[in-house]
This record gives sequence, structure tokens and C-alpha cells, in this order.
Amino acid sequence: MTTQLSVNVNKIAVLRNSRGGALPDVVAAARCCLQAGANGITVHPRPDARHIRADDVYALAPLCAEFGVEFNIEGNPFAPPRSGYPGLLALCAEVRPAQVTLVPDSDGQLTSDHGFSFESDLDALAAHIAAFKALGARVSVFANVGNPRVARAKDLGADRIELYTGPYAEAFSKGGAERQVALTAAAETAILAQSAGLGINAGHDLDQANLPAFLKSVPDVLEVSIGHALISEALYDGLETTVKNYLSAIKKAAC
Ligand SMILES: CC(=O)[C@@H](O)[C@H](O)COP(=O)(O)O
Ligand SMILES: NCC(=O)COP(=O)(O)O
Repeated sequence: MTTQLSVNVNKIAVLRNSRGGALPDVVAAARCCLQAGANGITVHPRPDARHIRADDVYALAPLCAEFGVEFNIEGNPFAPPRSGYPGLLALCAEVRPAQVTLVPDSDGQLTSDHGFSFESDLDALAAHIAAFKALGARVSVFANVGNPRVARAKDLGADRIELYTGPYAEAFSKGGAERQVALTAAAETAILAQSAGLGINAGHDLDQANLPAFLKSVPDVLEVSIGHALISEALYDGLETTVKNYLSAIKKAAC
């Protein structure tokens, strides 16, 4: 089993939207990543359209089909439609992505900073999961490392959880004992979820420095979705080189 790399292209859209035009082109950037060997594309179309918009979703779906790779769409299933945002379910009904990753984000957040607690709104979450599965999508649910209730995601109908790796990335940067504690916690949460029959994805603030240690410590990570660091690093090294660097890091970690 090789961990799949799904490149999140949110940040291409941030740069594009900053001038209100069409450059940089999100589809062209995604094509470059796929030509370099990326295993999939991830987007997080937020209701406030701060970066990826509905038209980007509609444009990226055929590209992923052309390359025969997975399209992963992230979002909050509880976020209602609004002008310019048809809602996560409507977007997914239109493009039928391979995977939907449910994330409990709100507009007020700078970025994703927590997973589902699996303590409340369980019936509602289960209904949302069922709706996305009815579209033929695999459903992954964003979850915090250290949450003892992650196995409930399976009871709710989810196929995978995505470990929120933001705290790990912060601990990694501090090194020493904090790094090892974070790695151990991630591995324990993954094993807890896997014992319930859930697959493991991971994402947020992963980069070329912290990814190898994570993959060596956490067993059987099926997919990492990486955006901010990868796109940032590509500003220096180019998308093709950067994607290949991540693929090489994943391959080395498996040895
Ligand atoms: C769920 C997660 O951690 C990321 O996939 C998220 O897409 C980051 O969102 P921004 O790119 O808007 O920071
Ligand atoms: N699910 C994580 C993701 O898609 C990208 O997160 P980041 O690498 O932009 O922090």
C-alpha cells in the first residue's frame, strides 16, 4: 500500500482571486501536478468563496477524469447554500467526486483548525454521510488526533477519517519530546480508527520536512492531502519538481 498524494489547489485560487482575473489558472496548475505524478486533486470550496469556487469544482472534475485520478472535495455538510455557493451536497451531486471529506469549518475560521467531536449532532452527521454515499462517494470525516471517539465515525457510515495534522506539524517544528508525543498520539488514534474498520487519511500543514516522520510512525496512511506548503514550496522550485519531491518523500518513508 502506497500512501496517495492528493494536491490541494486552494492556494492557487487565493492568488488568482487576489487580482480578480483568471491567472494563475487552477486547472492548468492541477494538470501540472497530475502530469508530475500526483495521485489526486483536493479542493475545499468554502461558502465565502475565499478561494476555490463552484466553477473551479466543475472545471477540475473532468481533468481528474481525464487523468483517471481521484477528486476529493472537502466541506462542511452543515453549511447552507448561499449566493455563489450551491452547498457541498449540490456540488458533489453535480461532479460525483471519488471522495468527500467532511470538515466542521465555519466562515470565521482562517483555516481548518479542528475535526468533528463525534459527541453531538450524530444523527444529523450520519444523515449527511448517507447522502454523500448515495452519490457514490467515499466519505472521510475530519477528526482530531487524540479523540477517543473516532471509531464512532464508522457507526455513522464513514469509510475513513482524515487525521487533522495541524497540531502534529506544530509539535514537529518544536522537535524533541513534543514531536515524539505527537507522533505517538497520531499512531494511537489511527490504530483506534483502523480497529473499527476505518481507513486513514491525513492532512493540514504537512510539508516535506514533517511528512516522512509522520508516515513512518502512523501505520497505513491511505492518502495525504497537501496544499499550503506544497504550493508555497512550488513558488521556489516549481510545481513539477515539488510534487515529485513529495512523491519521493512518500516512497522513501515506505522503505
Ligand atoms: C481540511 C484542511 O485542513 C484543509 O484541507 C483545508 O482545505 C485548508 O483550507 P484553506 O486552504 O482554506 O486553509
Ligand atoms: N485536508 C488537508 C488539505 O487538503 C490541505 O491542507 P494544507 O496542506 O493546505 O494545510
